[in-house]
Amino acid sequence: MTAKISLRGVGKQFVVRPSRDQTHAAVLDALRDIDLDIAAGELLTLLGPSGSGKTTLLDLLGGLSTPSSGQVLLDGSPTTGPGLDRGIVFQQYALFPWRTALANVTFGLEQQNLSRAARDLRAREYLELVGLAGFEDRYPHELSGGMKQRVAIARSLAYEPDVLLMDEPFAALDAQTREQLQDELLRIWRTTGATVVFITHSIEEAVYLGQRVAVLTSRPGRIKEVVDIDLPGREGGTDLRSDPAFVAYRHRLWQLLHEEIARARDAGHRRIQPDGTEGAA
Ligand SMILES: Nc1ncnc2c1ncn2[C@@H]1O[C@H](COP(=O)(O)OP(=O)(O)OP(=O)(O)O)[C@@H](O)[C@H]1O
Repeated sequence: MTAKISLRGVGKQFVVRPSRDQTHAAVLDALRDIDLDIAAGELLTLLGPSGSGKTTLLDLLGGLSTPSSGQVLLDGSPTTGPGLDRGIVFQQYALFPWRTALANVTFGLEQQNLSRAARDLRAREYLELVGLAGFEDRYPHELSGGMKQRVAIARSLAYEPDVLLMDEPFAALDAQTREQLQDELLRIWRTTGATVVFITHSIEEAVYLGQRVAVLTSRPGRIKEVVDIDLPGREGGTDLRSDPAFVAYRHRLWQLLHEEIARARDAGHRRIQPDGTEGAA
């Protein structure tokens, strides 16, 4: 496997401000010993309980923060910060309200050495790819939530990144729009050949989209298991979610996730001490 992204023993700690009854700042272990290879052109979904470090991991991949230990490698080289080779799509659309859909998409291209006409052409292409041809001149307030998220995806795709990092991009959408955008994402992924890392809270979404699903443990997040998803009927427009194989994967992931949720609940009586250790409350 050619690894596009490799995580080698990655850990991330945060210094947390002391609360009123504490005298020293505490250290919070968000991620610990993460080893994971993501192949070029793979679509990997990342599932984990709340607070397990999914966003922290995506920030590391995006170069928005640096690991406290270990290394994040992109094409074999350590990442040194954000780059146009990685596009990020967040849950909230993060569009500029004063710019049209087209101008939101061209924004990312303005640092590139492209003429205005070439930028507009590229932006139109990607708006069409996400199904928004004809909406170029609309402002964000004139678009539905699903359409805004499509613009955000088009903006990330427009500078043709090798890697697309998506942090619960469909979580705020209604169920129907969400399913539609899942299919659109699969189509775009096949068209562009990008490597996609997709965070979700939804087991169903993780199975539907992922070629593999990486499950994180509760905090500190580690890789609990990586499940290969082999669903032959994916391309066929069938009701894949009712397929027995799909249901079996969903159940397996439900078990893995619920073990972790129970573990976090059982540890709920513990708290972080000022020296960073965990002890009884
Ligand atoms: N900048 C920060 N400073 C201090 N603690 C942080 C910071 N960012 C994240 N954390 C803590 O790190 C842990 C992991 O957070 P993160 O947001 O990555 O989890 P998550 O799995 O994405 O959660 P959710 O599913 O709820 O979005 C949490 O306990 C969080 O409070």
